[in-house]
Amino acid sequence: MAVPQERLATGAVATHGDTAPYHRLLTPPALAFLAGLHRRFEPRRRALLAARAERQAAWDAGQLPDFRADTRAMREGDWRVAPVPAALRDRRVEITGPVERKMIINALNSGAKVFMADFEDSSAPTLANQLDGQQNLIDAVAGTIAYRSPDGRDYTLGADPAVLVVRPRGWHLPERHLEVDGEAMAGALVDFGLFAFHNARALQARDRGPYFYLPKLEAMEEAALWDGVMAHAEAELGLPRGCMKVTVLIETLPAAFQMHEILYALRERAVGLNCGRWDYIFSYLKTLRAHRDRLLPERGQVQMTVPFLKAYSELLIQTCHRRGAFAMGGMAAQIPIKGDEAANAAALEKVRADKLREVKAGHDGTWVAHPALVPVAQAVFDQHMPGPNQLDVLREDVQVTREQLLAPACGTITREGFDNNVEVALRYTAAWLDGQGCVPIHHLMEDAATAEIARAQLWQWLHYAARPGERNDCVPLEFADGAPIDMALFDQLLAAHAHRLRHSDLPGARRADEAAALLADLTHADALGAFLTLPAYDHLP
Ligand SMILES: CC(=O)SCCNC(=O)CCNC(=O)[C@H](O)C(C)(C)COP(=O)(O)OP(=O)(O)OC[C@H]1O[C@@H](n2cnc3c(N)ncnc32)[C@H](O)[C@@H]1OP(=O)(O)O
Ligand SMILES: O=CC(=O)O
Ligand SMILES: [Mg+2]
Repeated sequence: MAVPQERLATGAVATHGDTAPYHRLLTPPALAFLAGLHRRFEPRRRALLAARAERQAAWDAGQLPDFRADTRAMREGDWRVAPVPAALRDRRVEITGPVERKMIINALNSGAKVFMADFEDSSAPTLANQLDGQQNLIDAVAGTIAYRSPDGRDYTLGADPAVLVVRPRGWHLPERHLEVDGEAMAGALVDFGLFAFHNARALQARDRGPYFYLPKLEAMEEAALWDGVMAHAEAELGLPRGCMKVTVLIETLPAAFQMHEILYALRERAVGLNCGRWDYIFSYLKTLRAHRDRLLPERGQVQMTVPFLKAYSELLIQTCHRRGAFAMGGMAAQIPIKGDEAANAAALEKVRADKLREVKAGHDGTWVAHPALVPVAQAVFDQHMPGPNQLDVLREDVQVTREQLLAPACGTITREGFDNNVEVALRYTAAWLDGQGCVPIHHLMEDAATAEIARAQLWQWLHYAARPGERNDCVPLEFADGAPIDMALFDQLLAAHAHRLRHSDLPGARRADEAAALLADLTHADALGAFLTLPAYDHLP
């Protein structure tokens, strides 16, 4: 029986939208738990978001990120994170994916060591997606999850499922369907809170966590906030302190300057850091948006081998291994290509090369986006990492400087690269508005992070190209044939792609015009918006 709205409102949390199907999830005790998280931690979350804006204002005024003077002792001191639990000591291949029922089962059965269930980059946070996802995970933790596809195929869990790790939303996103004292809750606290409330005890009893991936952190204080949230949750749920373990994505440029500090803030529960390369590229663009000498060339030219990305990944490995934490690699965007053997072999080869670079650099494991890529990544790690991890590879040879982390990557902008950014930004946004947080476009996985790169680059190229008299020889702001990069071209391509999408059967076709209007606003705006998903969230059901 559905819990009536009024009861929820007078109990702990007021709900909006059709929450009736979720009465087993949004029970009064679960809502009271969420309300406790909100009341205790929301003021700090807001203060930390305001601190982000202050730092960005300084960078916009000409300063550049740097290592912190006030935390030198943490960087130089001799300390290690708490021991890594047995279930996470071999993480050579981790599959990621949205919290959709069939995909959860496929991911858990994929042969990967870990499945990262994603409420974040690959999820469009509609009420239904987030709450169905929670219900699916309850069933997965119970081992009872099952699914029958429309064509009659049955899915159940196999004998040796992957270890579950859950990624809640980042600190910036609200969840307007759940309100405490008239304030929207943080998406992060809703995702974390519901999962922990319903599953933490069962997972802890099996020595399986609960385990989390933490996205988009920008400072050690944000890591400390997560530590406080988890310590509080452990106490409330009667769990041993420190049983909730976390792997932090280093996927913002500011966080790359605070890797030791972030591990230190979470040292009772941190088991590793991960190179979230796509958001990291986006964050490089956003953080340095006022610095004309640090534009980036088109997306295809910003590979992990360019100096600023190589420096960041090596610093991550060195930092982690000095502290006894895992240094996880990231996501290659290629996915299998059906019906074209040669193209498929070429895509798989790119994934293989990426994983080979990672394992040789000292990473302890990596991410794949699709079950067919598990054996590809596993073969590379099995061959080059005979033990369960390579924590003993200390990379003391690595000397990464501030300049290396900030070094611009030179290259070009081609018409194809510009057009691809317009197409990807539009098609992804439209799919997201239609409830799909991850889609294949031209045989690449596109999610919130990759789409952010596309739309941030468009803004940067167009706004800088419009300023006459300023040059950037590292990334020339014109096409190779000398044709201009300008808003007229952007508007024309956006209209053409919206027209094509509207008349297709591709994901998001029916939201093409809304997505185009949103992108036009973001791209014409005087300032580069912090997140595409913030204005887009107002359009979600
Ligand atoms: C930047 C970052 O944050 S990266 C992390 C976030 N991104 C992700 O996690 C990407 C996850 N990947 C995906 O969502 C999908 O692979 C896509 C959208 C890229 C492609 O999906 P599709 O076009 O459906 O792939 P495809 O048709 O080849 O799928 C074949 C089968 O594999 C399954 N599958 C594909 N990807 C996954 C996955 N990541 N996890 C579990 N199952 C998967 C499909 O459900 C399908 O199952 P079925 O045969 O039982 O019907
Ligand atoms: O979350 C991962 C990323 O690359 O972004
Ligand atoms: Mg990311």
